[in-house]
Amino acid sequence: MSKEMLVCDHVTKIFTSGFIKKIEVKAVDDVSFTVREGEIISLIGQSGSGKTTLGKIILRLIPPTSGRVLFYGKDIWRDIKTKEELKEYWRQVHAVFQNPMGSFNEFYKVDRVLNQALELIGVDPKSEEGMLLKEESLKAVGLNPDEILGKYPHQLSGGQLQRVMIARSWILRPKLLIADEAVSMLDVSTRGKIVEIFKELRNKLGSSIIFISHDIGLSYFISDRIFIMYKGKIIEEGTPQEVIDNPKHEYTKTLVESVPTIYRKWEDFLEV
Ligand SMILES: Nc1ncnc2c1ncn2[C@@H]1O[C@H](COP(=O)(O)OP(=O)(O)OP(=O)(O)O)[C@@H](O)[C@H]1O
Repeated sequence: MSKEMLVCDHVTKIFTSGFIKKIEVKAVDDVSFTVREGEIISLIGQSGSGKTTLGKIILRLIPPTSGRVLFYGKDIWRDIKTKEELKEYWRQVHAVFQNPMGSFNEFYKVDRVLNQALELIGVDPKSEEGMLLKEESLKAVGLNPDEILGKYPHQLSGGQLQRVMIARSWILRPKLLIADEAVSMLDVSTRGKIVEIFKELRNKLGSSIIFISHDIGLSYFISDRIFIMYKGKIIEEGTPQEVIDNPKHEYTKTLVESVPTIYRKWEDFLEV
């Protein structure tokens, strides 16, 4: 069995707001799970179930109220102390977010996000190695470098931009990729293709992936294991066959029934 990479150990996050009357929201409630090397897991739940908060805690963007996140045995909130250590963590644990447009600056060519990734791994973007890596990464995500390099974000489609963001991950070769609703703004066929690219990334680079989504249908095709989140808790977990074909929890049953795409064949996702 492959090695343990990430452990979430009784992670809880409580947000407090309000001046006169304190209002507490338990966004993540005592969540524990493990991600192994090369494993794709999905965190599935409706809006407000705590998926993004959990993703942010794992990315070391917001601290948990209690509990620990271990990356190869290291407590990311206790043991990462310097800026350099944090930079190194973000090289190994990388995120692709929902809105590809939001990841680009409209005034810069899209090359910039790839150049920044090259700089992070110490490669001069203008060097021959840098140029080759950019081309290789774009080809790896099914893009023609001639059609992408030198373009501004508004000249490309949402699907192309999201692929450029994945090409950036390809350059960084993260150990763990967190894809937070990374395909939800794309049309159905593009969604399927991007999910395939995530899978290829795992197969070629051996990266683990946490796929965060409200779409239990897509998670069926991508995940080794699925975790269902409801009101901050993981209420059900298992392989796609266990969770989707034989849901135990009432909420999971409703989720499965409410997604019409679930019974479509995978090929339909790619051909629509
Ligand atoms: N910074 C914050 N301050 C206060 N409450 C917050 C904050 N961030 C999230 N919450 C609350 O925590 C709960 C979980 O939110 P979260 O964004 O993690 O859910 P989600 O499942 O990712 O939803 P979505 O799919 O809409 O992003 C919600 O009730 C939300 O309102």
